[in-house]
Amino acid sequence: MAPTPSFSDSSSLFNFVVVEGNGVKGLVDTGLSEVPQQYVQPPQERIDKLNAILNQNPPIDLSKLDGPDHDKVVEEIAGAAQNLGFFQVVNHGVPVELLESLKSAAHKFFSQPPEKKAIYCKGVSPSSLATYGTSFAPEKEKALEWKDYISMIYTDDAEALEFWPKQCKEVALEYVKTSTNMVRKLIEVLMGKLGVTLDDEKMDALTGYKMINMNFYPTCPNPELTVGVGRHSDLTAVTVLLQDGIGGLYVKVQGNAEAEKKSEWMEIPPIPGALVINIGDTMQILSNGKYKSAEHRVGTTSTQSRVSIPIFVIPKPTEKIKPFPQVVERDGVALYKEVVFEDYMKNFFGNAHEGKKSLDFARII
Ligand SMILES: O=C(O)CCC(=O)C(=O)O
Ligand SMILES: [Fe+2]
Repeated sequence: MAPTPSFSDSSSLFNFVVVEGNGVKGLVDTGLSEVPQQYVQPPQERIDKLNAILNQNPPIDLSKLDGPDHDKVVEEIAGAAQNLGFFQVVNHGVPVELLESLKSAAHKFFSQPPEKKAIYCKGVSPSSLATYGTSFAPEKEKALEWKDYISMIYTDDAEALEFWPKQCKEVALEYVKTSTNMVRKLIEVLMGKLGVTLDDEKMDALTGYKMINMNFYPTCPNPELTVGVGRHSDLTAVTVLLQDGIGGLYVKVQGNAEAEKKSEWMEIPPIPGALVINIGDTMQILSNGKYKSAEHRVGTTSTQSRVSIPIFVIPKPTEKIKPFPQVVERDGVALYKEVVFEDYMKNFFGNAHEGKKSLDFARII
C-alpha cells in the first residue's frame, strides 16, 4: 500500500487525485477511513436509498421484434422512451460472455498502478481517442464524484486497436460492433413511431459517433455522503449501458404537479445478461420532446467496487441537430433550435452535472 499522503489543503488533494492521475482508486488505496470534504455532497444531492422505488418492469425481449409480437414490443420501447426514458433489454445481440469479459477488462484496467493509467490523462494522452480521468468536470464541481473512468472514442477499428488501452481494447471494440445492429433497430423503432424514416446516410450522421466509457466506482467509506455520478442526462441519441451486479443506478420519475405527485427516484436493478438503454438529450431534441432524456445518478457502496460500461451513441460533431420538421409541423411549435452537435458537446462537457440543464443549450421554450 502507498504511504498515506498528507493532504494539507484542498489543492494538494486535488493534485493527487485529478492532476497526478491517482484517481479515487488511488485515494482509497491510501487506506483512508473517511471521505475527504471535497467529496461530501450537499444534503439535497445525497441519495436516499431507502426511499427509492425499485423498477420492476421486466426487460424487453428484442428478439421478439422479428416475430408476431413485433407491434407489442414497439409499443413497449416507445412507451418507455416517452415516460421513464429508461428500459432494459435482453436478446440484444451482444453475447453474454462478452458482457462478462467487459467487466473483467474494466477491473483489470483500473487495478493497474496509477502511473500506468495516468499516461491517458487529458493533455498527456498520446491520442484524444483514449482519456483517463476522475469525476466529470473536477474543475467545475462543488463536490467531486466518487468515480474514475477511461473514455474511448470509436472512429474506426484500426485507430481503436492502435490507441485504446491494451487491457480493454479488443473487448470494447467487440462490444461496439455487436451492439450496432441493436442500436440501429432501436432508433428505427423510435423514429417509426414519430413517422420519420432515416436513410442510411442520415442514420449514420445521427448515430455514427460512439464513445465507450469504463466507469470504476471504488468502495467508499461514507456512501451516504457521496455520489458516484451526480444527477444528469446523457447527451446521446441513446446510451447502451452494461452495469455489473452491484446496483446503485437511479432514474428520476417525473412528478405531476396536477396530481400533486412529487418526483421520485427509481432504482434500475441489475439483471444478469441484460443491457440498460436510456434516452439522451439528442433524442429529446430530435423528437421535439416526445421522447424524454432520463435524469439519472449513481450511488456508491462501502462493500464492493462497481463497474459500468456505457456506449454513448451520438451524432457526428459537424451534424446540425434540431427537431424533425414533420414532428414540428404536427406539434405546431418547435421546442428546440438548431445546434451544431459539436457546440452542444462542448457545452455539455464544459459544465458540472446539473440534472437536465444541459438541454437549455438548445431550448427555445
Ligand atoms: O454507472 C452507471 O450505472 C451509469 C453511468 C452514467 O450515467 C454515465 O456514465 O453517464
Ligand atoms: Fe449517464
